[in-house]
Amino acid sequence: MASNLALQPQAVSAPGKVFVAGGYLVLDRKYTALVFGLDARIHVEIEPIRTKSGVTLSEIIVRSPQFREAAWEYGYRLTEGDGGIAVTQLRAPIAPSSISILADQAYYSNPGTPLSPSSRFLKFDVALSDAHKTGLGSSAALVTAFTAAVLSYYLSKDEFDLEKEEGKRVLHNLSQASHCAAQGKVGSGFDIASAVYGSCLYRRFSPSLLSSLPAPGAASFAQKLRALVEGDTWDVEIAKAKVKMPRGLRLVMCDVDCGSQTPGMVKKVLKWREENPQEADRIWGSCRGGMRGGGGAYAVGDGGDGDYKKLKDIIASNRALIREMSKASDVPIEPPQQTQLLDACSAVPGVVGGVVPGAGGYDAIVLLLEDKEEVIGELRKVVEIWKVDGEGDGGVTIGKVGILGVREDMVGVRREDVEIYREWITETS
Ligand SMILES: Nc1ncnc2c1ncn2[C@@H]1O[C@H](COP(=O)(O)OP(=O)(O)O)[C@@H](O)[C@H]1O
Ligand SMILES: C[C@@](O)(CCOP(=O)(O)OP(=O)(O)O)CC(=O)O
Repeated sequence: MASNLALQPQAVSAPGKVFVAGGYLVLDRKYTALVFGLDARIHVEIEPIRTKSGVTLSEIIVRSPQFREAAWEYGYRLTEGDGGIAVTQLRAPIAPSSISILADQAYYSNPGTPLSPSSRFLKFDVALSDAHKTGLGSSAALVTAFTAAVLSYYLSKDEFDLEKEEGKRVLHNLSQASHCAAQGKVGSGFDIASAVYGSCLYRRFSPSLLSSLPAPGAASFAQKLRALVEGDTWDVEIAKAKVKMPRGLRLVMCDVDCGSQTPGMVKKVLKWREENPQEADRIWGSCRGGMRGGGGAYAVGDGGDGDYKKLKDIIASNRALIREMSKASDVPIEPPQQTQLLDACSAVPGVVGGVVPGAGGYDAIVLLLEDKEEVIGELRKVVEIWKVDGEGDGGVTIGKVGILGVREDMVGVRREDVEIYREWITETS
Protein backbone atom coordinates (compact mmCIF):
# COMPACT_ATOMS: atom_id res chain seq x y z
CA MET A 1 0.00 0.00 0.00
CA ALA A 2 1.29 3.47 -0.83
CA SER A 3 2.59 5.64 2.02
CA ASN A 4 0.38 8.55 3.10
CA LEU A 5 2.72 11.04 1.49
CA ALA A 6 2.18 9.48 -1.92
CA LEU A 7 -1.62 9.62 -1.87
CA GLN A 8 -2.83 11.68 -4.78
CA PRO A 9 -6.40 12.70 -5.68
CA GLN A 10 -8.05 10.23 -8.05
CA ALA A 11 -11.34 10.21 -9.94
CA VAL A 12 -13.22 7.43 -11.71
CA SER A 13 -16.58 7.21 -13.46
CA ALA A 14 -18.72 4.20 -14.42
CA PRO A 15 -21.78 3.94 -16.69
CA GLY A 16 -25.39 3.04 -15.95
CA LYS A 17 -27.07 0.22 -17.88
CA VAL A 18 -30.09 -0.93 -19.76
CA PHE A 19 -30.83 -4.62 -19.78
CA VAL A 20 -32.09 -5.46 -23.29
CA ALA A 21 -32.49 -9.26 -23.43
CA GLY A 22 -32.19 -12.28 -21.17
CA GLY A 23 -34.06 -10.99 -18.09
CA TYR A 24 -34.60 -13.70 -15.44
CA LEU A 25 -32.83 -16.29 -17.63
CA VAL A 26 -29.48 -14.74 -16.74
CA LEU A 27 -30.00 -15.71 -13.10
CA ASP A 28 -29.11 -19.23 -14.31
CA ARG A 29 -25.56 -19.72 -15.64
CA LYS A 30 -26.97 -21.67 -18.59
CA TYR A 31 -28.15 -18.40 -20.18
CA THR A 32 -26.58 -15.09 -21.18
CA ALA A 33 -27.89 -11.51 -21.11
CA LEU A 34 -27.47 -8.64 -23.54
CA VAL A 35 -26.82 -5.43 -21.62
CA PHE A 36 -25.92 -1.98 -22.91
CA GLY A 37 -23.93 0.56 -20.95
CA LEU A 38 -25.30 4.13 -21.08
CA ASP A 39 -23.73 7.56 -21.44
CA ALA A 40 -25.07 8.55 -17.98
CA ARG A 41 -22.24 7.97 -15.51
CA ILE A 42 -21.61 8.09 -11.77
CA HIS A 43 -18.36 9.78 -10.75
CA VAL A 44 -16.34 9.30 -7.59
CA GLU A 45 -13.51 11.63 -6.58
CA ILE A 46 -11.18 10.75 -3.70
CA GLU A 47 -8.56 12.93 -2.09
CA PRO A 48 -6.84 13.44 1.28
CA ILE A 49 -9.08 15.17 3.83
CA ARG A 50 -8.19 18.83 3.73
CA THR A 51 -8.98 20.57 7.01
CA LYS A 52 -8.90 24.35 7.37
CA SER A 53 -7.16 23.91 10.74
CA GLY A 54 -4.57 21.49 9.35
CA VAL A 55 -5.69 18.81 11.85
CA THR A 56 -5.28 15.22 10.57
CA LEU A 57 -8.44 13.10 10.82
CA SER A 58 -8.41 9.29 10.78
CA GLU A 59 -11.71 9.13 8.99
CA ILE A 60 -13.24 8.50 5.63
CA ILE A 61 -15.97 10.99 4.80
CA VAL A 62 -18.27 10.32 1.89
CA ARG A 63 -20.48 13.04 0.46
CA SER A 64 -23.03 13.40 -2.31
CA PRO A 65 -22.85 17.19 -2.68
CA GLN A 66 -25.71 17.29 -5.18
CA PHE A 67 -28.13 16.37 -2.39
CA ARG A 68 -29.13 17.87 0.93
CA GLU A 69 -27.57 16.46 4.09
CA ALA A 70 -25.84 13.68 2.17
CA ALA A 71 -22.64 13.09 4.16
CA TRP A 72 -21.53 9.89 5.86
CA GLU A 73 -18.59 9.62 8.18
CA TYR A 74 -16.64 6.44 8.88
CA GLY A 75 -13.86 5.43 11.24
CA TYR A 76 -11.64 2.47 10.36
CA ARG A 77 -9.38 0.00 12.13
CA LEU A 78 -7.45 -3.14 11.27
CA THR A 79 -9.18 -6.22 12.71
CA GLU A 80 -7.43 -9.16 14.31
CA GLY A 81 -6.88 -12.53 12.62
CA ASP A 82 -6.64 -10.99 9.12
CA GLY A 83 -10.34 -10.11 9.17
CA GLY A 84 -9.61 -7.02 7.08
CA ILE A 85 -10.20 -3.33 7.76
CA ALA A 86 -13.41 -2.81 9.73
CA VAL A 87 -15.29 0.34 8.78
CA THR A 88 -17.68 1.81 11.34
CA GLN A 89 -20.10 4.59 10.69
CA LEU A 90 -19.53 7.48 13.11
CA ARG A 91 -22.25 9.67 14.51
CA ALA A 92 -20.41 12.95 14.93
CA PRO A 93 -21.88 15.47 12.47
CA ILE A 94 -18.72 16.74 10.80
CA ALA A 95 -19.41 18.39 7.45
CA PRO A 96 -17.25 17.97 4.30
CA SER A 97 -15.40 15.06 2.75
CA SER A 98 -12.61 13.21 1.19
CA ILE A 99 -14.75 11.06 -1.18
CA SER A 100 -17.33 12.77 -3.36
CA ILE A 101 -20.02 11.13 -5.48
CA LEU A 102 -21.48 12.97 -8.47
CA ALA A 103 -24.19 11.58 -10.72
CA ASP A 104 -25.15 12.61 -14.24
CA GLN A 105 -28.58 14.16 -14.59
CA ALA A 106 -30.38 11.23 -16.24
CA TYR A 107 -30.22 9.12 -13.06
CA TYR A 108 -32.91 11.25 -11.41
CA SER A 109 -35.97 12.95 -12.81
CA ASN A 110 -35.91 15.73 -10.16
CA PRO A 111 -35.31 19.22 -11.57
CA GLY A 112 -31.83 20.48 -10.78
CA THR A 113 -29.72 23.62 -11.20
CA PRO A 114 -26.07 23.90 -12.32
CA LEU A 115 -23.60 25.44 -9.82
CA SER A 116 -22.05 27.44 -12.64
CA PRO A 117 -22.78 27.83 -16.38
CA SER A 118 -20.14 25.22 -17.30
CA SER A 119 -21.16 22.74 -14.57
CA ARG A 120 -21.67 19.18 -15.83
CA PHE A 121 -23.61 18.17 -12.70
CA LEU A 122 -26.77 19.57 -11.19
CA LYS A 123 -27.63 20.45 -7.62
CA PHE A 124 -30.89 18.84 -6.51
CA ASP A 125 -32.74 20.62 -3.76
CA VAL A 126 -33.83 17.36 -2.08
CA ALA A 127 -32.43 14.66 0.18
CA LEU A 128 -31.16 11.51 -1.55
CA SER A 129 -34.08 9.56 -0.14
CA ASP A 130 -36.49 11.94 -1.95
CA ALA A 131 -34.67 11.70 -5.29
CA HIS A 132 -36.77 10.13 -8.03
CA LYS A 133 -34.53 7.47 -9.58
CA THR A 134 -34.96 6.62 -13.24
CA GLY A 135 -33.63 3.08 -12.72
CA LEU A 136 -30.40 3.26 -14.72
CA GLY A 137 -28.41 1.17 -12.23
CA SER A 138 -27.09 3.94 -9.99
CA SER A 139 -26.05 1.61 -7.20
CA ALA A 140 -23.92 -0.66 -9.43
CA ALA A 141 -22.25 2.29 -11.22
CA LEU A 142 -21.65 3.90 -7.84
CA VAL A 143 -20.16 0.78 -6.21
CA THR A 144 -17.91 0.23 -9.25
CA ALA A 145 -16.66 3.82 -9.49
CA PHE A 146 -16.24 3.96 -5.69
CA THR A 147 -14.27 0.71 -5.53
CA ALA A 148 -12.06 1.77 -8.45
CA ALA A 149 -11.41 5.18 -6.89
CA VAL A 150 -10.47 3.66 -3.52
CA LEU A 151 -8.18 1.05 -5.12
CA SER A 152 -6.52 3.67 -7.35
CA TYR A 153 -5.97 5.92 -4.33
CA TYR A 154 -4.55 3.47 -1.81
CA LEU A 155 -2.59 1.18 -4.14
CA SER A 156 0.35 1.90 -6.39
CA LYS A 157 -0.06 1.53 -10.16
CA ASP A 158 1.93 -1.71 -10.00
CA GLU A 159 -0.63 -3.12 -7.60
CA PHE A 160 -3.77 -1.82 -9.34
CA ASP A 161 -4.04 -0.32 -12.80
CA LEU A 162 -7.52 0.48 -14.06
CA GLU A 163 -6.26 0.70 -17.62
CA LYS A 164 -5.04 -2.94 -17.61
CA GLU A 165 -7.23 -6.00 -18.20
CA GLU A 166 -6.10 -7.52 -14.90
CA GLY A 167 -7.08 -4.34 -13.05
CA LYS A 168 -10.56 -4.47 -14.59
CA ARG A 169 -10.93 -8.16 -13.75
CA VAL A 170 -10.07 -7.63 -10.06
CA LEU A 171 -12.25 -4.50 -9.93
CA HIS A 172 -15.17 -6.44 -11.42
CA ASN A 173 -14.88 -9.31 -8.93
CA LEU A 174 -14.44 -7.03 -5.91
CA SER A 175 -17.31 -4.75 -6.98
CA GLN A 176 -19.60 -7.78 -7.38
CA ALA A 177 -18.71 -8.93 -3.84
CA SER A 178 -19.26 -5.41 -2.43
CA HIS A 179 -22.54 -4.85 -4.27
CA CYS A 180 -23.94 -8.18 -3.08
CA ALA A 181 -22.92 -7.32 0.51
CA ALA A 182 -24.45 -3.82 0.22
CA GLN A 183 -27.71 -5.09 -1.28
CA GLY A 184 -27.88 -8.13 1.00
CA LYS A 185 -28.63 -10.41 -1.94
CA VAL A 186 -27.02 -12.05 -4.94
CA GLY A 187 -28.51 -10.90 -8.27
CA SER A 188 -27.00 -11.96 -11.56
CA GLY A 189 -24.50 -9.09 -11.36
CA PHE A 190 -25.12 -7.90 -14.95
CA ASP A 191 -25.19 -4.26 -13.78
CA ILE A 192 -21.70 -4.41 -12.24
CA ALA A 193 -20.42 -6.15 -15.40
CA SER A 194 -21.72 -3.32 -17.61
CA ALA A 195 -20.44 -0.67 -15.17
CA VAL A 196 -16.93 -2.14 -15.54
CA TYR A 197 -16.92 -3.28 -19.18
CA GLY A 198 -19.71 -1.25 -20.82
CA SER A 199 -22.07 -2.97 -23.29
CA CYS A 200 -21.56 -6.75 -23.30
CA LEU A 201 -22.98 -10.25 -23.42
CA TYR A 202 -22.93 -11.51 -19.84
CA ARG A 203 -22.89 -14.96 -18.25
CA ARG A 204 -23.07 -14.76 -14.48
CA PHE A 205 -20.62 -16.11 -11.89
CA SER A 206 -21.58 -19.08 -9.67
CA PRO A 207 -23.37 -17.73 -6.57
CA SER A 208 -21.50 -20.28 -4.43
CA LEU A 209 -18.28 -18.23 -4.90
CA LEU A 210 -19.62 -15.59 -2.53
CA SER A 211 -21.51 -17.82 -0.15
CA SER A 212 -18.25 -19.58 0.78
CA LEU A 213 -16.70 -16.34 2.13
CA PRO A 214 -16.53 -15.68 5.91
CA ALA A 215 -18.54 -12.64 7.12
CA PRO A 216 -16.76 -9.27 6.71
CA GLY A 217 -14.43 -8.72 9.66
CA ALA A 218 -14.47 -12.41 10.70
CA ALA A 219 -11.14 -14.28 10.93
CA SER A 220 -9.36 -14.71 7.57
CA PHE A 221 -12.00 -12.67 5.68
CA ALA A 222 -9.43 -10.34 4.11
CA GLN A 223 -7.17 -13.15 2.96
CA LYS A 224 -10.04 -15.23 1.52
CA LEU A 225 -11.68 -12.27 -0.19
CA ARG A 226 -8.37 -11.30 -1.76
CA ALA A 227 -7.70 -14.85 -2.95
CA LEU A 228 -11.19 -15.01 -4.43
CA VAL A 229 -11.12 -11.71 -6.32
CA GLU A 230 -7.54 -12.12 -7.56
CA GLY A 231 -7.64 -15.88 -8.18
CA ASP A 232 -8.91 -17.77 -11.21
CA THR A 233 -12.00 -19.47 -9.77
CA TRP A 234 -14.29 -16.52 -10.62
CA ASP A 235 -16.22 -18.08 -13.50
CA VAL A 236 -17.96 -15.06 -15.03
CA GLU A 237 -18.01 -14.77 -18.87
CA ILE A 238 -18.12 -11.32 -20.43
CA ALA A 239 -18.04 -10.92 -24.20
CA LYS A 240 -17.62 -7.30 -25.18
CA ALA A 241 -16.65 -7.71 -28.81
CA LYS A 242 -19.93 -9.50 -29.60
CA VAL A 243 -21.99 -6.39 -28.91
CA LYS A 244 -21.92 -3.47 -31.32
CA MET A 245 -24.76 -1.17 -32.20
CA PRO A 246 -25.50 -1.52 -35.93
CA ARG A 247 -24.35 1.59 -37.75
CA GLY A 248 -27.09 4.23 -37.92
CA LEU A 249 -29.10 2.91 -34.97
CA ARG A 250 -29.33 3.99 -31.34
CA LEU A 251 -31.19 3.18 -28.15
CA VAL A 252 -33.77 5.47 -26.56
CA MET A 253 -35.14 4.95 -23.06
CA CYS A 254 -38.55 6.05 -21.90
CA ASP A 255 -39.50 6.53 -18.28
CA VAL A 256 -43.13 5.62 -17.58
CA ASP A 257 -44.94 7.14 -14.59
CA CYS A 258 -47.12 4.57 -12.94
CA GLY A 259 -48.97 4.29 -9.68
CA SER A 260 -47.76 0.81 -8.91
CA GLN A 261 -44.54 -1.07 -8.24
CA THR A 262 -44.53 -4.83 -8.36
CA PRO A 263 -42.27 -6.22 -5.68
CA GLY A 264 -41.07 -9.80 -5.71
CA MET A 265 -41.18 -10.32 -9.50
CA VAL A 266 -37.93 -12.28 -9.53
CA LYS A 267 -39.05 -14.55 -6.70
CA LYS A 268 -42.35 -15.24 -8.41
CA VAL A 269 -40.82 -16.05 -11.79
CA LEU A 270 -38.28 -18.41 -10.19
CA LYS A 271 -41.05 -20.14 -8.22
CA TRP A 272 -43.04 -20.61 -11.43
CA ARG A 273 -39.97 -22.13 -13.10
CA GLU A 274 -39.42 -24.50 -10.18
CA GLU A 275 -43.04 -25.64 -10.24
CA ASN A 276 -43.34 -25.87 -14.04
CA PRO A 277 -39.91 -27.01 -15.22
CA GLN A 278 -41.01 -28.35 -18.60
CA GLU A 279 -42.99 -25.30 -19.67
CA ALA A 280 -40.29 -22.96 -18.34
CA ASP A 281 -37.49 -24.86 -20.09
CA ARG A 282 -39.40 -24.75 -23.36
CA ILE A 283 -39.98 -20.97 -23.17
CA TRP A 284 -36.47 -20.20 -21.87
CA GLY A 285 -34.92 -22.46 -24.50
CA SER A 286 -36.73 -20.49 -27.24
CA CYS A 287 -35.66 -17.19 -25.64
CA ARG A 288 -32.08 -18.42 -25.74
CA GLY A 289 -32.43 -19.11 -29.47
CA GLY A 290 -33.67 -15.53 -29.89
CA MET A 291 -30.81 -14.18 -27.77
CA ARG A 292 -28.24 -15.87 -30.00
CA GLY A 293 -29.83 -14.27 -33.04
CA GLY A 294 -30.25 -10.97 -31.18
CA GLY A 295 -26.67 -10.77 -29.94
CA GLY A 296 -25.44 -11.59 -33.43
CA ALA A 297 -27.71 -9.05 -35.07
CA TYR A 298 -26.63 -6.29 -32.68
CA ALA A 299 -23.06 -7.17 -33.50
CA VAL A 300 -23.17 -7.31 -37.26
CA GLY A 301 -26.03 -4.99 -38.13
CA ASP A 302 -28.62 -5.88 -40.67
CA GLY A 303 -26.83 -6.02 -43.98
CA GLY A 304 -27.19 -2.28 -44.50
CA ASP A 305 -30.49 -2.48 -46.40
CA GLY A 306 -32.02 -0.01 -44.01
CA ASP A 307 -35.22 -1.90 -43.22
CA TYR A 308 -33.77 -3.94 -40.34
CA LYS A 309 -36.19 -6.77 -40.98
CA LYS A 310 -34.12 -9.43 -39.26
CA LEU A 311 -33.82 -7.35 -36.08
CA LYS A 312 -37.54 -6.55 -36.16
CA ASP A 313 -38.38 -10.25 -36.36
CA ILE A 314 -36.03 -11.17 -33.52
CA ILE A 315 -37.47 -8.45 -31.25
CA ALA A 316 -41.05 -9.47 -32.11
CA SER A 317 -40.47 -13.13 -31.34
CA ASN A 318 -38.60 -12.33 -28.10
CA ARG A 319 -41.49 -10.14 -27.00
CA ALA A 320 -43.98 -12.91 -27.77
CA LEU A 321 -41.99 -15.29 -25.56
CA ILE A 322 -41.81 -12.70 -22.77
CA ARG A 323 -45.59 -12.30 -22.92
CA GLU A 324 -45.96 -16.06 -22.79
CA MET A 325 -43.74 -16.17 -19.70
CA SER A 326 -45.72 -13.24 -18.16
CA LYS A 327 -48.95 -15.10 -18.63
CA ALA A 328 -47.71 -18.48 -17.43
CA SER A 329 -46.03 -17.05 -14.30
CA ASP A 330 -48.69 -14.37 -13.67
CA VAL A 331 -45.96 -11.72 -13.41
CA PRO A 332 -46.44 -8.44 -15.37
CA ILE A 333 -43.12 -8.61 -17.25
CA GLU A 334 -44.64 -7.16 -20.42
CA PRO A 335 -48.13 -6.23 -19.16
CA PRO A 336 -50.83 -5.22 -21.70
CA GLN A 337 -50.32 -1.50 -20.95
CA GLN A 338 -46.67 -1.83 -22.02
CA THR A 339 -47.63 -3.94 -25.05
CA GLN A 340 -49.81 -1.07 -26.28
CA LEU A 341 -47.08 1.50 -25.70
CA LEU A 342 -44.37 -0.64 -27.34
CA ASP A 343 -46.61 -1.35 -30.34
CA ALA A 344 -47.43 2.34 -30.80
CA CYS A 345 -43.74 3.33 -30.58
CA SER A 346 -42.69 0.49 -32.91
CA ALA A 347 -45.14 1.78 -35.53
CA VAL A 348 -43.27 5.11 -35.78
CA PRO A 349 -41.28 5.12 -39.06
CA GLY A 350 -37.60 4.54 -38.25
CA VAL A 351 -38.25 2.70 -34.97
CA VAL A 352 -36.98 -0.88 -35.28
CA GLY A 353 -38.67 -2.13 -32.09
CA GLY A 354 -38.52 -2.10 -28.33
CA VAL A 355 -38.80 -4.14 -25.14
CA VAL A 356 -39.47 -3.74 -21.43
CA PRO A 357 -35.94 -3.71 -19.97
CA GLY A 358 -34.62 -5.96 -17.21
CA ALA A 359 -37.22 -7.45 -14.92
CA GLY A 360 -39.94 -5.68 -16.94
CA GLY A 361 -43.01 -4.17 -15.32
CA TYR A 362 -44.64 -0.82 -15.81
CA ASP A 363 -41.94 1.78 -15.32
CA ALA A 364 -39.76 1.86 -18.46
CA ILE A 365 -39.34 0.80 -22.07
CA VAL A 366 -36.27 0.78 -24.30
CA LEU A 367 -36.43 1.34 -28.06
CA LEU A 368 -34.04 0.67 -30.92
CA LEU A 369 -34.33 3.24 -33.69
CA GLU A 370 -32.63 5.05 -36.52
CA ASP A 371 -30.36 7.74 -35.13
CA LYS A 372 -32.08 10.66 -36.87
CA GLU A 373 -33.62 13.80 -35.40
CA GLU A 374 -36.85 13.33 -37.36
CA VAL A 375 -37.37 9.80 -35.98
CA ILE A 376 -36.96 11.00 -32.37
CA GLY A 377 -39.22 13.95 -33.19
CA GLU A 378 -42.01 11.66 -34.41
CA LEU A 379 -41.51 9.34 -31.43
CA ARG A 380 -41.74 12.30 -29.05
CA LYS A 381 -45.11 13.21 -30.55
CA VAL A 382 -46.42 9.69 -29.82
CA VAL A 383 -45.14 9.37 -26.25
CA GLU A 384 -45.87 12.90 -25.08
CA ILE A 385 -49.60 12.50 -25.56
CA TRP A 386 -49.63 8.83 -24.58
CA LYS A 387 -52.53 7.84 -22.41
CA VAL A 388 -54.13 4.47 -21.81
CA ASP A 389 -57.82 4.98 -21.24
CA GLY A 390 -59.14 3.89 -17.89
CA GLU A 391 -57.46 1.50 -15.50
CA GLY A 392 -55.42 -1.17 -17.21
CA ASP A 393 -54.91 -4.79 -16.33
CA GLY A 394 -53.98 -5.52 -12.72
CA GLY A 395 -55.44 -2.16 -11.59
CA VAL A 396 -52.43 -0.22 -12.91
CA THR A 397 -52.82 3.04 -14.80
CA ILE A 398 -49.91 4.25 -16.86
CA GLY A 399 -49.24 7.98 -16.50
CA LYS A 400 -46.89 10.30 -18.35
CA VAL A 401 -44.21 8.83 -20.60
CA GLY A 402 -40.94 10.78 -20.99
CA ILE A 403 -37.86 10.30 -23.15
CA LEU A 404 -34.69 10.15 -21.02
CA GLY A 405 -31.61 12.04 -22.17
CA VAL A 406 -29.45 8.92 -22.51
CA ARG A 407 -28.20 6.58 -25.20
CA GLU A 408 -26.02 3.48 -25.40
CA ASP A 409 -22.30 3.81 -24.84
CA MET A 410 -19.63 1.16 -25.26
CA VAL A 411 -17.18 2.60 -22.72
CA GLY A 412 -17.05 1.04 -19.26
CA VAL A 413 -15.25 2.33 -16.19
CA ARG A 414 -12.64 5.03 -16.79
CA ARG A 415 -10.34 7.44 -15.00
CA GLU A 416 -11.35 11.09 -15.00
CA ASP A 417 -9.53 14.38 -14.53
CA VAL A 418 -10.02 15.46 -10.89
CA GLU A 419 -10.35 19.08 -11.98
CA ILE A 420 -13.89 18.43 -13.31
CA TYR A 421 -15.16 18.27 -9.72
CA ARG A 422 -13.36 21.24 -8.14
CA GLU A 423 -16.45 23.40 -7.59
CA TRP A 424 -18.18 20.51 -5.76
CA ILE A 425 -15.42 19.74 -3.27
CA THR A 426 -15.24 21.65 0.00
CA GLU A 427 -12.81 21.63 2.89
CA THR A 428 -13.45 20.00 6.24
CA SER A 429 -13.50 22.60 9.00
N1 LIG B 1 -25.79 10.22 -5.89
C1 LIG B 1 -25.78 9.23 -5.00
N2 LIG B 1 -25.05 9.31 -3.87
C2 LIG B 1 -25.02 8.32 -2.97
N3 LIG B 1 -25.72 7.19 -3.08
C3 LIG B 1 -26.49 7.05 -4.17
C4 LIG B 1 -26.55 8.03 -5.18
N4 LIG B 1 -27.40 7.61 -6.16
C5 LIG B 1 -27.84 6.40 -5.76
N5 LIG B 1 -27.29 6.04 -4.58
C6 LIG B 1 -27.47 4.80 -3.82
O1 LIG B 1 -27.87 3.76 -4.68
C7 LIG B 1 -29.08 3.18 -4.22
C8 LIG B 1 -29.98 2.93 -5.44
O2 LIG B 1 -29.90 1.61 -5.74
P1 LIG B 1 -31.08 0.83 -6.46
O3 LIG B 1 -32.33 0.97 -5.67
O4 LIG B 1 -30.52 -0.51 -6.76
O5 LIG B 1 -31.30 1.68 -7.78
P2 LIG B 1 -30.76 1.50 -9.21
O6 LIG B 1 -31.80 0.72 -9.94
O7 LIG B 1 -30.59 2.89 -9.78
O8 LIG B 1 -29.46 0.77 -9.06
C9 LIG B 1 -29.71 4.20 -3.28
O9 LIG B 1 -30.36 3.56 -2.23
C10 LIG B 1 -28.54 4.98 -2.78
O10 LIG B 1 -28.07 4.40 -1.60
C1 LIG C 1 -34.62 -9.94 -13.46
C2 LIG C 1 -33.12 -9.75 -13.64
O1 LIG C 1 -32.63 -10.75 -14.51
C3 LIG C 1 -32.83 -8.41 -14.33
C4 LIG C 1 -33.27 -7.19 -13.59
O2 LIG C 1 -32.96 -6.06 -14.35
P1 LIG C 1 -33.40 -4.58 -13.96
O3 LIG C 1 -32.71 -3.66 -14.92
O4 LIG C 1 -34.87 -4.52 -13.90
O5 LIG C 1 -32.74 -4.50 -12.51
P2 LIG C 1 -32.65 -3.38 -11.39
O6 LIG C 1 -31.88 -2.22 -11.94
O7 LIG C 1 -31.90 -4.08 -10.31
O8 LIG C 1 -34.06 -3.02 -11.03
C5 LIG C 1 -32.43 -9.85 -12.28
C6 LIG C 1 -30.92 -9.99 -12.33
O9 LIG C 1 -30.37 -10.37 -13.38
O10 LIG C 1 -30.27 -9.78 -11.27
